[in-house]
Amino acid sequence: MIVIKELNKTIGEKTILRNVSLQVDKGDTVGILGPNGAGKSTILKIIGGLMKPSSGTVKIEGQKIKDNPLETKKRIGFLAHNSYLYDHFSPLENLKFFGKLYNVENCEVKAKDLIREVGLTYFMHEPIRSFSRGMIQRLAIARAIIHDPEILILDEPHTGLDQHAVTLLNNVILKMKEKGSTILMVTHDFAQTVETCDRIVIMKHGVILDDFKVTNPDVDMIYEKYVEQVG
Ligand SMILES: Nc1ncnc2c1ncn2[C@@H]1O[C@H](COP(=O)(O)OP(=O)(O)OP(=O)(O)O)[C@@H](O)[C@H]1O
Repeated sequence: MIVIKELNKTIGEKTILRNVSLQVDKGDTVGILGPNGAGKSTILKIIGGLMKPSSGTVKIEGQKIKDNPLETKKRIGFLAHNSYLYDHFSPLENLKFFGKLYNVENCEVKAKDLIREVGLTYFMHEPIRSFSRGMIQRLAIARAIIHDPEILILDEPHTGLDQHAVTLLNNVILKMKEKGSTILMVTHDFAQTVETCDRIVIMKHGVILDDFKVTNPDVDMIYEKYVEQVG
C-alpha cells in the first residue's frame, strides 16, 4: 500500500503540489490525468524517490523511502521520460545490466523473454542508438519491469507510440496487473487510461480534484466528467 500524506512541493517561488493526500492499495491500477503543469510527473517522482517533497510523507508498506532507500526502490519499477538506457548497448545488454543491478535470477532468460514480449527479438543484439522512439519506449518498459516490481510507475508511457506499440505496451501493463502489481500511470490519453486502469485521479494546479473507480464501464460519462474538470 502507498500512503501519501499532505504532500507539498515548492521549487523557488513556484508551488507545484498543494497538500496532496492519496492512498493506493496493493493491486490498484490508478491513472492520473490532468492538464500540463498539474503536478502529475512531480507526484510520481516523489513516490519513486527521485525527488524530495518540501513537506509531507510517502510511505510504501509503512516505510518511508529515506529510511531504507535501496530496499524500497527495489520494489518499484519506474518508466520516466528519460529511458535510462545505454545507447551503445543492445537490448539484451541493457536488460542484463539492469537485471544484474537488481540481482535478478536467471537474468539472461528473463531478459530474452521480455525482449520477445515487447516485440524486439529481431533487434536483440543491435546497439539501440539507431532505434526509433517507439522501440526505445518498448525496451524502457522491459527495463522497468525486469525485477518484477510490486509497484509500477509509468510517466506518459503511450506518448509517441504507434498503435502496434500501444497494444504491446497495454498487454505488458495488463500482465503486470494480473500478477498483482500496483500501477500508477500518468497520461494524457484518456482512452488508454480507461483500458488499463481501475481508478482515475484527476489533478489540476497541484491538487487532486477528483478520484473515482472505473467499475462501471460507462466511458462516455467518465469522459464528460474528465473534460468538465480538466477543460
Ligand atoms: N525542477 C523544476 N523546476 C522548476 N519548475 C518545475 C520543475 N519541475 C517541474 N516544474 C514545474 O512544475 C509544474 C508541474 O510540473 P509536472 O511536470 O509535475 O507537471 P505535469 O502535470 O506532469 O505536466 P506535463 O503534462 O506538462 O508533464 C510545471 O509548471 C513545471 O514547469
